[in-house]
Amino acid sequence: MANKPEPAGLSLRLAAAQRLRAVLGGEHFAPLSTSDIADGRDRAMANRLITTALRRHGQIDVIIAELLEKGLPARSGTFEAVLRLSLAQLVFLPDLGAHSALFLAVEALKKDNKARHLTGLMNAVLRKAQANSARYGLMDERLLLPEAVRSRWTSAYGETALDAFAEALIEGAPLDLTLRDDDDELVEALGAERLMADSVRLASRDRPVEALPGYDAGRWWVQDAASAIPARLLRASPGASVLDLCAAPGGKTAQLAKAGFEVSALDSDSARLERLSVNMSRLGYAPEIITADASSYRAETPFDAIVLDAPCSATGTFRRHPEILWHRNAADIAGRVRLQRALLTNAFANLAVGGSLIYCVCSLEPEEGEAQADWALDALSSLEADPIGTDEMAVLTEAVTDKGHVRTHPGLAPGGRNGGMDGFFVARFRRTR
Ligand SMILES: C[S@@+](CC[C@H](N)C(=O)[O-])C[C@H]1O[C@@H](n2cnc3c(N)ncnc32)[C@H](O)[C@@H]1O
Repeated sequence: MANKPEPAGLSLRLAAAQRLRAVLGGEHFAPLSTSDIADGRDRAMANRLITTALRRHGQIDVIIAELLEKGLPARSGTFEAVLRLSLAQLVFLPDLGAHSALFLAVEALKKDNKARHLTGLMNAVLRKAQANSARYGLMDERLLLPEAVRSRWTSAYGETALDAFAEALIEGAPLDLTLRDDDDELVEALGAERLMADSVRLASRDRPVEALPGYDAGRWWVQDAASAIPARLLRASPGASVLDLCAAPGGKTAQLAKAGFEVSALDSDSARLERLSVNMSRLGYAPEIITADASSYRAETPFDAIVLDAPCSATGTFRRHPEILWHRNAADIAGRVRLQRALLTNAFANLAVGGSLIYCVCSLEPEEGEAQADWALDALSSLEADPIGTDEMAVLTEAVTDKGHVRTHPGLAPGGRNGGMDGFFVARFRRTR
């Protein structure tokens, strides 16, 4: 007997459920790629379902608690992931229609030995959700951020900024590029708008990054507008030796090479350095590449300047990685703070007297940013602050703090453009002796 054909849309839903399940289990979210789902429309649909489920995670938690009084069934395979995707569709993506959410959820469970016995429960729960979807759709946006994050960030940024953060979470991040070639024709061909310096923004795109004009010729690289700020603030003259610490995959390395410095890019992760190397070849830059631990590495000759883009909680990237909001806890942040201090201390040992050092993190946690800059000035006697002036941040003067640091967050509009930017902290120091 011939096999029954698979229902349309099932395979993309299964792929989405597997990816969401991995993220719920603690993995970092990466969108499904062409190797996961070849068809562009299917892939876009699957990624839309996953990102909506992740962005609306806090609201979906509340819906699940209401629908499943006894909680989620234990050891139930893909049940939770399929349920979250279906709720994301029913409540938050009404344009996709309700029928496929219910039908494909049940079909997806039938494919899973561990969840097959739960098709009746899934059907009943989703029918109840459908009946209440209008009410669920109006759910309080404050639920979008976990309570612990909300209280940490309210004291740091205030209620109004937090409303903008919630909006940014729902909107997601536009694609920002840094231009190798500053060329109006290229900007037009990309359908981009200029943000600040050599950063441009694509509000939308209809193809993968690799298929955009100028990719193969290495005329630009992907880099959030906030992430492009720190390297520009380094004080060094063309030809200076610059050590890029924690460099992979190389966004800042490329900027430093473009600025005409003699760049050494150091990272402890050889697989990530491999990516850096591929990226640099595409762009036509040839930095020295060093595989080493930045907390103990000692150069033979000190560098004229250093950029330290320290590993951090990465909470500033929540528009692209909403799961970070739910994964990071106070212990993770404390661990990062200790590592950042070790990296900062060792960075100064590799810096020439009079040299400039940029410390930056893609974190919204003051402990990893503002407090680390204060700590460095207290603990490291050979350095002094080198405050960043508002004149150096032409179209984003509001990001310069009273102490002369730069603090960006998703509520800021670079160059007056919509779409926000990553949360970044930048401090500049000088070695005095
Ligand atoms: C925020 S990412 C760097 C992004 C990069 N600077 C860019 O602009 O593309 C942090 C990097 O720190 C590296 N890292 C973490 N711990 C390290 C250590 N002890 N020594 C050197 N690199 C480290 C990670 O491998 C990761 O590539």
